[in-house]
Amino acid sequence: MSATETSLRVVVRARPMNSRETREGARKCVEYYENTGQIVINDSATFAFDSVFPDTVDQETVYEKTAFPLLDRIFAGFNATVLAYGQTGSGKTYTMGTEDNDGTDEMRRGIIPRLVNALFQRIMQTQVPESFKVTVSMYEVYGDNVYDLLRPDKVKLNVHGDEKNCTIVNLTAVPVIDLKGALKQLATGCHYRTKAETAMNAMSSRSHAVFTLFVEKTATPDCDSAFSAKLQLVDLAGSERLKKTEAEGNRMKEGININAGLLILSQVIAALATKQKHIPYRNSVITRVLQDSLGGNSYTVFLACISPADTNSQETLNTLRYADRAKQIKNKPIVNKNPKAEEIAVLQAQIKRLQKENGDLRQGIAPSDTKFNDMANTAEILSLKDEVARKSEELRERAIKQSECIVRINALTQRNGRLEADKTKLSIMLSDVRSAILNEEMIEPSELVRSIVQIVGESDASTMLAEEDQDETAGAMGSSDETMYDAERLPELQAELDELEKQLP
Ligand SMILES: Nc1ncnc2c1ncn2[C@@H]1O[C@H](COP(=O)(O)OP(=O)(O)OP(=O)(O)O)[C@@H](O)[C@H]1O
Repeated sequence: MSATETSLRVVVRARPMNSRETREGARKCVEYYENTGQIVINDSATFAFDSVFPDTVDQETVYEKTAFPLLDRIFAGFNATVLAYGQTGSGKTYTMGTEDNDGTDEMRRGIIPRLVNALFQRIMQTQVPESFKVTVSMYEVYGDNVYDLLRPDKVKLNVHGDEKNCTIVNLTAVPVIDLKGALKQLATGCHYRTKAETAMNAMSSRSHAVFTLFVEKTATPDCDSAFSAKLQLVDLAGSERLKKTEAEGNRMKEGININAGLLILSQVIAALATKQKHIPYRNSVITRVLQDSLGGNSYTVFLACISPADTNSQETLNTLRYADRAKQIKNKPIVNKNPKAEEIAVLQAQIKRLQKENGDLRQGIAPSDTKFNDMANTAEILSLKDEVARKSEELRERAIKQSECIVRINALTQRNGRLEADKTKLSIMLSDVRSAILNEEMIEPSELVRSIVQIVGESDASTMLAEEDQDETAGAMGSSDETMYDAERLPELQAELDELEKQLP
């Protein structure tokens, strides 16, 4: 299935000044222009984002303008991610809702509980809520390791994968049926997440935490097709200046590790933004697990959290630069479903069920399915069989057309190669003739014309052969730009030949 490129949505949220900043006599150094999404720092640097949220904006507004629109994507079968980035103490955990709370404090409620609530409400509004299955998982990346946060022993997990895919092996996935169940798992994960007090934040997250909801929808005969979608909610550890956090010992080691992971993340963002061939995802675990969300198959919102205080202006400027680069990243989300296979599976299931009912009827057994009375068994089975056969035939024909196209593309590629070789030969000959004329050397015209005619003759022959190939597959492809290109080459070669003849003495 082809995918359309889409840019990351980038939003910036400022938290209010905290008591430390007020105590230090800090002043606000950021101005916001909500209508245009612009933000000015230190009266000098201006940035523009999809949205900016000044320190007065509440949790609900931030949720509605950032995460809520992703729900439609999820229900259309796409993957989605919200990724919170920012300096330590800038409000990532608060905004994401990756906190140890039961979600009852309405004002403080962050993105995760609000989004999970809306997800289950939406499921309940569908025709067949039972056709949805939701599972959650939560892990942290601490140092360069991944730990399962839904297990009390916080087991260390292996990450497998290549350039394209990344899987966390044996990650706990808990089925949940409502908001309460999901929040219970979130609370467990938050409880086991590594946190510690630093001079910058009394409850600083020392790891990157990823809360994931897997939504699976199975097809039912009476409603639309199946899909699966993954919703990743990422609360990164904060970048920090070790001097400011006054970190020592373990805290200092953690800080160094956090900064190292975030540095590689910035390199990945820079490489994606400048469309480099090699993206250094594999250089750290956090970039490996986020591969899908950055430059991959996901609708992603990059949420940059900042402090408004001038005492943190350098960190804020860095965050805004980071976010500005993230705007250049393009993802290619694709729907995680195969509608044709899905339809065939549904029809086959119906045939099986109807065949069984038919067999039961012949033996005088009443069918247990209450839908029985609505169905004209035999006729329906036959029409369903026809439908399956028709769809299989359609798929087979498409496969044949595809292979015909491949054959023709190969033929055209070969032919273009031959024409290029002819062109090179004629150019060499032309330059030989030019230098002969310049050097006033004798040229045997008949010899020269013979060589040229030979080249053009070979070209004609190979063109005819290639055209025979083309005729065989023309029905499958119709005309194409390559065909036009090839057809125009012969007159061009003829013109080169005429030109050569004119230059002869
Ligand atoms: N928008 C806000 N309104 C009110 N309080 C906020 C806001 N944002 C953050 N806070 C408060 O600021 C403090 C630091 O926030 P938080 O823990 O979310 O920062 P963080 O970026 O996750 O930090 P770290 O990277 O160190 O984990 C918390 O006490 C939090 O309640």
